[in-house]
Amino acid sequence: MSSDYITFTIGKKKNIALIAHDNEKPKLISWCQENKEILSRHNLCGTGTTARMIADQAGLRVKAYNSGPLGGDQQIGAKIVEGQIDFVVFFSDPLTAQPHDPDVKALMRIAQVYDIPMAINKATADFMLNSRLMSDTYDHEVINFQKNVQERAKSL
Ligand SMILES: O=C(CO)COP(=O)(O)O
Repeated sequence: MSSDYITFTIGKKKNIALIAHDNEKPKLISWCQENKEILSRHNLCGTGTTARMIADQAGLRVKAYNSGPLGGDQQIGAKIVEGQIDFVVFFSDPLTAQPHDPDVKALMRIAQVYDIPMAINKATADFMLNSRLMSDTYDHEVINFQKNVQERAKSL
């Protein structure tokens, strides 16, 4: 019988998604500048505008998805589902309404479902990046989606 959870290993080189709402972009860019040496050892991606600004201002290679309001958060969520994102730094703006708030919530929810570490501000990002796990592998337990589909299909 298959278990409810399956183990995934996050490798030493992490696939990191970088995202910031407009008012938070300066903070994320300076955090990337401060941590350029560590970040450059990993694969970076981000929502469109954030990725472009980090590449231009911090000199890091960052694969750009669409801009957040045009589906970028959803693209990154889909990559989490496909097991292609290990770690998210998302400086969301707690004081400004976003037109794509449902997408933002969906990304946060799917990161929780797949047990993906997500830093929501500079302090969490500092703690995460300085964790010894950043330079090590990490086994985490993720819901067994195949079993989940089989059981749901049988029950409906
Ligand atoms: O809106 C965002 C995240 O929800 C960020 O999108 P941009 O990086 O394109 O500004």
